[in-house]
Amino acid sequence: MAASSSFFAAPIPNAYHSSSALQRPQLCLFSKRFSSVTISASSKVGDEVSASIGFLGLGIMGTPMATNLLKAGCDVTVWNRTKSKCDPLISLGAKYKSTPEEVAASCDVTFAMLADPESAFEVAAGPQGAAKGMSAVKGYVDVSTVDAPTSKQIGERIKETGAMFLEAPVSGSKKPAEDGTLIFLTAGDQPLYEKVSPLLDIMGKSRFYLGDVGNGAAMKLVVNMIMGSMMASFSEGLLLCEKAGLDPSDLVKVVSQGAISAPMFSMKGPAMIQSLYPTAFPLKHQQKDLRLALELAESVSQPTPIAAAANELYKVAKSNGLSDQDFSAVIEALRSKLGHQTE
Ligand SMILES: NC(=O)C1=CN([C@@H]2O[C@H](COP(=O)(O)OP(=O)(O)OC[C@H]3O[C@@H](n4cnc5c(N)ncnc54)[C@H](OP(=O)(O)O)[C@@H]3O)[C@@H](O)[C@H]2O)C=CC1
Ligand SMILES: O=CC(=O)O
Repeated sequence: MAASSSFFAAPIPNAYHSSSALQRPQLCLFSKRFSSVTISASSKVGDEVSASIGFLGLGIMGTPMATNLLKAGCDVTVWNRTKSKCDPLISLGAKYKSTPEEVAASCDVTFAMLADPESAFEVAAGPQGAAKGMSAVKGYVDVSTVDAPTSKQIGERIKETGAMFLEAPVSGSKKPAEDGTLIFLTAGDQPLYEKVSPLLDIMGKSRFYLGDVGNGAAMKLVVNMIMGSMMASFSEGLLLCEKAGLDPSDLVKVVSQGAISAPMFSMKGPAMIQSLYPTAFPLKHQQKDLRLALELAESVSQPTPIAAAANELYKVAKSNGLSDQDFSAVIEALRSKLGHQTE
């Protein structure tokens, strides 16, 4: 890899890094001639990185993340199972390869943003998976939301090739992905974390380094377990308002003023009242995250009755055809008779 050795050697000063507006990473130079980018990041001002970047998985999240890398001038090669989703990126200057293996073989660092543990493993370690194209001095960064055991398996397959591995699931939805304000929850090879930090800073506003592989995955599941329960509780509140003769719009305003305010309630509440669920975070993924969080809780004997109840609601919503709607559509599981059904 054409990265300077100092890029791998620097210690991590803090587990948490936040990019303020003044500190946002800036692309200083893009040289097509040398097929490289020079990136100056907040934490490593002046460092130069030359890297070709692979991006596997161009769904709701992968597309804007890869787009931001391209717009910052990075040399990006893309792959997606459904090839047509690569076209907008190709029109912005991305290269295309027809398998994850070929992407990994042609890039220094490859990011993957896949739907679930099964697809993340398949793309990383399947017959034409990225591991087949990896070798020493390359890196693989899995930003999908998966469980810790799957992440460890992916990490093992990648590291068998001599390459480095970082798990880096993100908190933040479609809009933060578009705005480059995601929160990265990383764990794994520290030198790779250092290497890709300027790239994470293009796609996100903050990053945490949490140690061994599995810790980032677990932290992401805890966060999304809380989020799923919050949305289910908020849904109950909106419907209780309606039944009690109160205006649910007033609830959204009241909640926004106090200690339980959350951007999610203000952003999604008005649409939920109109039964509109434009998809930012698909409901099927929220249910997947609750299921995986419950497995995590089980593995450490931690009771999570609120999350277990919320999970049942998301399952009802899924079985009623709402998988691809936004996760706020879970409110539909509480309307009328739906709440009494199970999968
Ligand atoms: N949306 C959100 O707000 C957030 C999502 N996440 C997490 O990020 C990940 C991606 O989410 P998102 O972009 O919303 O999901 P999407 O459903 O929009 O995209 C999923 C991606 O995975 C690919 N994929 C699915 N199954 C397979 C398979 N068997 N083999 C190869 N590729 C496959 C899809 O390819 P194809 O196009 O061919 O279907 C697509 O590229 C998930 O783990 C999710 O939990 C994390 C934070 C926020
Ligand atoms: O995983 C979803 C998110 O909004 O974060």
